Amino acid sequence: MGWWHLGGQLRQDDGSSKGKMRRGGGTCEETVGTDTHLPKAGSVLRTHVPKPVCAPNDTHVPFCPQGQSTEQGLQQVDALVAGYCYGCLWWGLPWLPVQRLFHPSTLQPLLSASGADPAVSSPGEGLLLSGGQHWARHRRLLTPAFHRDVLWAKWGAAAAAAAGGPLEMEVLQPLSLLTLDTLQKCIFSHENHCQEQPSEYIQAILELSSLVVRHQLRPFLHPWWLYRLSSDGRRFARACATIHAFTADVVQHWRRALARLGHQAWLDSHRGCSMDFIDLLLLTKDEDGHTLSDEDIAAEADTFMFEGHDTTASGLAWFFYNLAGHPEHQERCHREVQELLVGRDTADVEWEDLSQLPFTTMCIKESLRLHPPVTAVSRRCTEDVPLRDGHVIPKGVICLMSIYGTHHNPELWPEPEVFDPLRFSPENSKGRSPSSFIPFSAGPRNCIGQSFAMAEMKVVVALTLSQFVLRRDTTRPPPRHKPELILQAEDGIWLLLEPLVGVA
Ligand code: HEM
Repeated sequence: MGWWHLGGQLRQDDGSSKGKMRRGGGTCEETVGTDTHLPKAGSVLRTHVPKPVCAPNDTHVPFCPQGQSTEQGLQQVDALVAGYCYGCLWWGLPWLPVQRLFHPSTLQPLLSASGADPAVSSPGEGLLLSGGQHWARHRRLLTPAFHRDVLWAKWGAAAAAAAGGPLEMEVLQPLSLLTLDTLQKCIFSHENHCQEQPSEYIQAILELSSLVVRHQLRPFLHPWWLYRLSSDGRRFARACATIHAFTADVVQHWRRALARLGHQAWLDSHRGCSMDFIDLLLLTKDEDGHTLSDEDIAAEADTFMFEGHDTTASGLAWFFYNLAGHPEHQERCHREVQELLVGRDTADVEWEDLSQLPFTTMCIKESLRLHPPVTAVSRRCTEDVPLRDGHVIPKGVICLMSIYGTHHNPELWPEPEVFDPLRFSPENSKGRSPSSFIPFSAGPRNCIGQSFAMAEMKVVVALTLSQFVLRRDTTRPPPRHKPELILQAEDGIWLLLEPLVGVA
């Protein structure tokens, strides 16, 4: 049976079709799509004879409890990848085929599709949930807000707070507050100090994150009309109202300030210092001179708060866990950080310093490979998608682009379970397909906050390693993965933080 056989829909491409994809999820469908380049090259998929994993007489993986948000679920992905190195068809439900993809050659046509599907989406939706022209325009307008100059300036204090915890600590939760604090400062110019006392707004974001996960796990509550009636649904509505009220207030505050001062005086008042995200959104104009509405600005700001905190916190927490288990790599990172910070105040990390941490950056990348915060992203094909070997993913099929599976694919990463930062050395990276490493996804619909996230991680890591040695707590069992919306750990990630000798 063919690898791409899908309920009789396996098709050989005649080389003329174009691919468009639509992102599915919740009540909003996100669209991505444009031409995918046409596959002509040899038989990439056909050469692979998949071994059956769940079904002895079938190359398809039948309906089985894969996709569980548990450690076991991820182990099953490892087993699938070992058997089907390009991907496999998986039955999410007996009537719902899902194409799981694990390899650059199958991921590339989907990743490179653009997000400009002509389908409409409503104003007031953030980037993540929007599609069509709305998404394309906002993505264009927002990209400068993530320019590196905007990111810096405000993080030192927040990062230092992460290093001030007790010696034995669960790191996921404080890191989540740290990333929220950082985002709130960078997005809203808002000093909240939520690490000491979470505000109502921060509580609401945290509540929303856990409610979204719970909602995902309860299919019977998926219809929104039903969910709204449930107690979770009512809590969801209350949390949304709190968040929207806060954001609308901040946007209006700055809008009034801008109107009072005027554009030029506003720009002058920011000369010499970095602008906040919200400043940029207020000032930004497209080529026709149109600005973003308050509703749009609020939606984007909320999206960044929501998207940017748990992802970065997960990346950091697993990084610390990996480093704690590899003292030899940690030692090298310590040396790098100490050389960088020698003779200065530890809180004083400059933007230019971030490129002076090559080994630490390799360790961060290796940790994002081994423990990608977002384990998969999905796309629904709105047109047939031709693959390089001539096979076609038919229109309408949902594809699960498995970031975890790709990062654990032994065809791409020998001994994938081993933490080896040298995989990312310049010489070892030569010739590797960029789509083998996709923690931030890739293509036009990739993560807009990735340089923000990488820079934030480097700062937090540098400041933490300048003060502490990290050790695993051997009295505790290893953390069990909990791959919900974001890769978490069942009982958190516990580490010992030992102050470095000579550091006050
Ligand atoms: C380690 C940290 C992060 C990881 C691993 C990560 C990962 C991702 C991934 C995989 C996607 C693609 C989702 C999809 O295609 O369905 C994405 C999209 C996105 N991310 Fe991130 N992210 C991180 C941090 C951030 C931060 C800090 C922000 C904002 C401050 C952010 C904002 C966004 C937004 C707005 C999108 C949607 C982009 C679009 O659809 O055009 N992310 N992220």
